[in-house]
Parts: sequence; C-alpha cells; structure tokens
Amino acid sequence: MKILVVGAGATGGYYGGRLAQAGRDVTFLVRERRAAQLRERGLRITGLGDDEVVEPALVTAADLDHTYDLVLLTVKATGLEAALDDLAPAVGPGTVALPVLNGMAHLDSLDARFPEAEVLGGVVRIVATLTDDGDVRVMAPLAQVRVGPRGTTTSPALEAVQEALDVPGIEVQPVPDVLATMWHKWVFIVATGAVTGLARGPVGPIVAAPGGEGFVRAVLAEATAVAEAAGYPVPERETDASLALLTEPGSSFTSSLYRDLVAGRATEAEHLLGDLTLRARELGVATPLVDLALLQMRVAEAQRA
Ligand SMILES: NC(=O)C1=CN([C@@H]2O[C@H](COP(=O)(O)OP(=O)(O)OC[C@H]3O[C@@H](n4cnc5c(N)ncnc54)[C@H](OP(=O)(O)O)[C@@H]3O)[C@@H](O)[C@H]2O)C=CC1
Ligand SMILES: CC(C)(CO)C(=O)C(=O)O
Repeated sequence: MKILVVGAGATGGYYGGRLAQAGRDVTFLVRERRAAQLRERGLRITGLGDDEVVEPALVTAADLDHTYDLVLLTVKATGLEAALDDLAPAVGPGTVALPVLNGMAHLDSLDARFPEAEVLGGVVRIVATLTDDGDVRVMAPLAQVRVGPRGTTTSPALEAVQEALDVPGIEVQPVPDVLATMWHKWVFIVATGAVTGLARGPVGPIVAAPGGEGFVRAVLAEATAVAEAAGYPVPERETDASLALLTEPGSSFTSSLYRDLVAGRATEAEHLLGDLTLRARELGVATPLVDLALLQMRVAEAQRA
C-alpha cells in the first residue's frame, strides 16, 4: 500500500515516522522549508527514551506525480484548504483518505474536493508537539488511531488501512461509529480550548481559583449539549474522564488552542469552536461561554493579522 502522509508535524511526523520505521511504503508531502529541515536533521522522534531518527522519503507538491492508496492528512485546520490543493494529484479513484484533524468540518471539505476517494473518519490520541528544531516531541506514551467508515459499520478499505497502520508504536482501533468518536473528542477539545483560552492558563490555577471548577463544568456542559442535540450524546464515563482531567488540582494541562493563542500563532478556533457554535445555533442550543471564548480568539486573530 502506497501511503502519503500530508504534513510532517507532530502527528504526521510521529505516525508517519512509525510507519517508515516498520518498512511501510511511506512518503511525506512537505513544503520546501520542512523538506530542507528533514533532509538536514532527519525526522527525529524524541521524548520516549532514546531519540530516534528516520530518514523519510519526501515529496513536495510540485513533484507529486502519481496517486496513492492511502492519504493520511495531518495538517492543522488553518492549512487545510491549501493542503487539499497541494495533495490533489495524489488522489484518484481507489484512494482512501484518513484525516487526523480534531473537529468535523474537514470531512465535508474532503468529500467535496475528492468525491472519487473514500474518506474515513479518524481520531488520533497522542500528545505531541514539534520543537523549534523541527523534532517531534512526544509527551505521553500513547499513540492511538481510531478509524472507521462513516455511515456504515465496515468497508474493505477499513481492513486494509487497519493492516497498514498496525505497526509497533501505533495502536489501531477500528470503531463502529466513528462519527460519534469524532464528536466526543471534539467536545473535549472545544471544552479544553474554551476553558484554558478564556481563563488564560493551565487547569491547575483555573480550578484553584474561586468559581474555577464551576466554570469548567459549565463550559463542558455547553459543548456536551451540542453533541447531544446533534445525535451524538457523550457517554457519562467520557464526561467524567474529561472532568477529571479538566479539574485536576495542580495540573499543568493546557490545550493546543491555548498554546497557539498565547504564542501568537494561527489557531484552529474557527474549525473547532466556530463550527461547534454554528451547529449549536442551528440546533437551538445556547453556548454563551464557548461563544465568548471564540470571540476572544477572533479578536486575537484580527490583531495578529
Ligand atoms: N499534536 C497533538 O498531540 C494532536 C493533534 N491533533 C490534531 O491533529 C491535527 C494536526 O496537528 P499537529 O500535527 O499537532 O500540527 P503541526 O502544526 O505540528 O503539524 C502540521 C504540519 O502540517 C504541515 N503542513 C501544513 N500545510 C501543508 C501543506 N500544504 N503541505 C505539506 N505540509 C503542510 C506543516 O508544515 P509547515 O512547516 O510547512 O507549515 C506542519 O508541519 C490538528 O487538527 C490537531 O488538532 C490531534 C490529536 C493530538
Ligand atoms: C489535548 C490533545 C493533546 C489530546 O490528544 C489534543 O488533541 C490537542 O491539544 O489538540
């Protein structure tokens, strides 16, 4: 199976790196600056003991001249549309696309752009970041992919993808209702983004402040209510797990949205919070705290421009 990993950032670098280490036929679609960095340093995976270095096969958009069997889409939502333009020559009938982005709206973008492809749903669980040197730093010993076809319970593509991704360092889990899995992760990501973005800090200081825990609960309840109204009620055990994480005393946990916001980088606010509030309006669900978090992020974005 010919695999194209679009982006060699935190998620793409980790998952693509593991696939390359296992001898899978993997190529990374990268832009010039990243290609130069990877040629010079190799793809380094750090944070899990000894650093590992992979010499990846690279291609840039200008040299993309054939289709692939599997496209693993690992860009952030901020780069989605440009990435779809760039990867278009890699997609043909028979191509399976597996996006790992948080949120949901990218599924519609992929469907609209590549009607000839099968777009699977996917959720990755990993905590990783790209360092200033371009290395993938993994911050927790966990790297899952939950994958499934949308609308049906199985498909021939799923089995092939599962087999291709089943390598050391990746735990692949086919799920029967991947849209629900995606919604539930989305609720969590929106809640962490809104909580840490609005309160401007990690979980520990937020819950230590008077009213902090109530605020966390209220934000999570808003996002959960949208999922429920959309037909994807969040199981109680998942809400409990999210609450445990978001109310842990002393925790340094933040969201990537918050980290991008305070670093003055483009954020996935529209894709994550914006899309959720849009759906909330359509469903008649009020989300005042998430709205406020989004407003704040939009103002920051306008000032960044
Ligand atoms: N990091 C994590 O732990 C997790 C992240 N996620 C989600 O996964 C998605 C990806 O996040 P993450 O990997 O952290 O993001 P990163 O910013 O680390 O990586 C994205 C990479 O995509 C590259 N890229 C962007 N546009 C293109 C393009 N047109 N062609 C080629 N490469 C491109 C960027 O490269 P360049 O240098 O050229 O800009 C960058 O290296 C997000 O939606 C995030 O929310 C989900 C779970 C965990
Ligand atoms: C919270 C985390 C790391 C969970 O996987 C994540 O997906 C994000 O911050 O975007």
